[in-house]
Amino acid sequence: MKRSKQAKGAIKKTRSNESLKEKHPLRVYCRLRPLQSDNESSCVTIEPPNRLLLTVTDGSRAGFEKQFRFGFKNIFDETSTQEQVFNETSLPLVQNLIGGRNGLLFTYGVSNSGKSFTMDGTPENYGIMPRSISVLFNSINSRQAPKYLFKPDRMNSFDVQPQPDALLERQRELMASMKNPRSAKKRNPCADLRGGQLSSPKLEVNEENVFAVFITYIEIYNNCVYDLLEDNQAEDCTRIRPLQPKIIREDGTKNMYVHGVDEIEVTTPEEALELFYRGQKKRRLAHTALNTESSRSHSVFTIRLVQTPMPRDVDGAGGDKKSLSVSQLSLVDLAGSERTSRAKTHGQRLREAGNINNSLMTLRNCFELLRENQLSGANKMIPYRESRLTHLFKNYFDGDGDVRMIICVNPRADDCDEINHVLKFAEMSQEVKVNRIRPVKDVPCSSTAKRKPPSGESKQPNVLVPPESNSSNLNTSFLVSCRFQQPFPPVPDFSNLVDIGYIAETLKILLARKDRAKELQTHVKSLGSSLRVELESVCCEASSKQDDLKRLADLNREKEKMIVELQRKIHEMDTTKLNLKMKCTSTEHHLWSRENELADKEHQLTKQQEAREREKMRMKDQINQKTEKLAKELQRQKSQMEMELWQRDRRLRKVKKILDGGPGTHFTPSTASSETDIAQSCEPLRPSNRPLFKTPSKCTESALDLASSKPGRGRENMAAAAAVNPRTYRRSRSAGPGDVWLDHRPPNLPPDTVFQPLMKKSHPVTKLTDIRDVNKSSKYCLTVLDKDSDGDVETCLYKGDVLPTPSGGAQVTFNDVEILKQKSPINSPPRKRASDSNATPQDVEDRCALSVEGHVKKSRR
Ligand SMILES: Nc1ncnc2c1ncn2[C@@H]1O[C@H](COP(=O)(O)OP(=O)(O)OP(=O)(O)O)[C@@H](O)[C@H]1O
Repeated sequence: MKRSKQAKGAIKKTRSNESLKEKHPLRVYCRLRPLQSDNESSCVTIEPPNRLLLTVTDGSRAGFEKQFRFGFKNIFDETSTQEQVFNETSLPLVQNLIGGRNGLLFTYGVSNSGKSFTMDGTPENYGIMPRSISVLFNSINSRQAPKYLFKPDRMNSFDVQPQPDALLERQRELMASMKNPRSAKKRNPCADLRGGQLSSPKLEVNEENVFAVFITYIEIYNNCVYDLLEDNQAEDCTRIRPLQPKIIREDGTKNMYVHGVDEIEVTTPEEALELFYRGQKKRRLAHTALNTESSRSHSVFTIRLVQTPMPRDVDGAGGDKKSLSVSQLSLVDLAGSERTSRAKTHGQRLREAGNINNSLMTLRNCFELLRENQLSGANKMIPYRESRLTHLFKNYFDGDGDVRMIICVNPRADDCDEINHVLKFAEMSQEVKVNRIRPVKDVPCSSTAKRKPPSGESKQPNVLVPPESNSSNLNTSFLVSCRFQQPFPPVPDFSNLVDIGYIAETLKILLARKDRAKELQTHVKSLGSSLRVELESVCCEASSKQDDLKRLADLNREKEKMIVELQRKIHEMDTTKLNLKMKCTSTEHHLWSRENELADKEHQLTKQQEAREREKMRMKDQINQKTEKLAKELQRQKSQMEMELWQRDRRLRKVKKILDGGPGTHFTPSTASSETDIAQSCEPLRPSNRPLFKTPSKCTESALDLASSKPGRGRENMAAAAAVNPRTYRRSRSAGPGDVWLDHRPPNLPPDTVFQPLMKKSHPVTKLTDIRDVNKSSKYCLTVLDKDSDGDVETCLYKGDVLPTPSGGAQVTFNDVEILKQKSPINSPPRKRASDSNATPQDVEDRCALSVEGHVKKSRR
């Protein structure tokens, strides 16, 4: 019978080891929660057996829809019970736990999707965690080790305590509960699993082992780890101290654990649930727009199972640390991912949401990289350390234990976008293979145990320890008697009184024994005194060690304070970093919008410039056209004027001919034919580009030449030069008597020969030496003498006012011109009386035009 059991165990072990070498994909389940009201519509449909169809609408009026399909290990619809979910997802993990294998189960989803409901449930409808505890205790109930036999060594492992120490601790606990009976009564009613009538299956356990259950409960809040079971009541019991952040460490076997958390041993499921509710009170929950009790942290409830083969000796000796097997099941209720716009979070809640989303993002990144490494054989570094969540479960993802995930979905159509993200992540996670590189530590098998408890004993919870009375009632005299080597003689037959020798012999033995007893007593006494001395020295040493310990504890406390302070600073810096990131993003956004504006403006400017260029071109064209038109018009007028001039010139020649009195020459009214003839004959003489006026100096010279030319020369010469007739000399009438004049005339202008103004007070311009003379003058007169081709003399007097300038100089404003044209007596026709009957009206007009005197133009500038 025994042998067959051993064989069975061996087969089981080989099979499990074989299965451990395989790679298992991460098992992902999906659970849909019921809709909260009839007004809500669902965006998911289950396509049996295990596919989920998600319909995403884009929210626009057009109602554009997209459909996505996701496959899972199993899908629990809205009607699924907590028991169904537990049996499928977690029961195998509890079985593994009892079999000595680690397990990790976490719920993931959007806020208000039912994660906490699935993991913890309610007192009316227990979730995975209470059910796991119930099944565990139901299974190991008869195989529990006495409490305090195993003690956490605070380095993620356990020590085996000596029986007396464990007994002492039990007694202390008993005394404390007796002293304070209220604490026992203050139990949370929700923790009463039997009241909830939870029916739990009983799993197979190794009958040769004993078990102890330890609980830890932590939360990861704002990327800091807090122990929810820490006693944070101040010593005076009046106030609550804030929880201190803990650090994550690696133990001797490279397993990650939270250092310094309270690991509390529980012997009943109620105790375990009590701890859960105790921790739950400290957990950070808050009201958001999505959930009235939204988890603001990731919670990790860990059940640790310690098992060891039953000790060989009656008194419990033989329990060895090396023979311990520790397995754990971590149940993680992740905080929900949430869009802050939808959860309507601000301030502290917003910061929490940021941290939650960051840690979930790191989890996502880790899974993605793990998958990439596994698919491509790459060896990229997985950023476990970026978040406490992934850092703590690094070992699971690296292959130590079974990992399962339940995706919780609230199938509201409003959440479809976020659900899509979650489901995509879940589908991707299924491709991650949890590679069990380290074989699961074998559960110690007690095949070597010599003693098997009697069948009736299995009903008792404490199977490891014999009844305390057994050890405490050990009779020392009996022990002492065991050391007498000389046995009593066989008991004689007392009916035969002849055997007196027996009495003597017995007496002798008794005396010897008495001596021996005395001897032993002395020996014991001496041993006792030496033991006392030794004990005293040990006590001394212990007290000094205790002092050392105290000192070290103080030091440790200070260090821990420092660590806390540093963590706080890191936390602050993280927050600052986050804020800066947000600022940076908003600034970038601002910059981007400004750049866009600038580009718009530049575009507008370019357009305007182009329009202006086009307008300019159009105007240029117009100007060119007008210029051309004007030039043509000018040209036309010029030619017309030239024609008029030429005609006048021709008429003059005709007159000249008449005056010359050549034979047969007489003035006839012009006819078309005779005019043409004269025009033809005079054509070579027609002036081309002849200036109307010469510069004053030139004019003056030519006038002087004329003046100096002597009479009596040939008629031809006289006709060519202008003649000044001193008799026709006229005075200008316009020189006011009271004005001081600046007289500007050609230097060698002969006096009394030309038309000159009479200036009483004048300064000749050529003799000016002082600027004050200019400033004293009020009038200016420029005299210009000119002659034309016919020898006529034209005298122009340009008059103006002398005005002072702001810089102290003077300027002239011309306002009058007097012109005298004196016809050459040589070229002039003989004077005709008005009664001359031969004079034609045309002739009179011509003559009048040739002798003009007076104010031609009066202009003011
Ligand atoms: N399957 C379900 N059946 C009935 N009620 C459910 C179910 N799932 C969730 N609920 C209810 O929905 C509400 C919100 O659920 P829960 O608090 O578990 O969401 P959560 O995902 O944990 O949210 P958060 O991430 O914000 O903490 C609770 O009142 C819960 O009782």
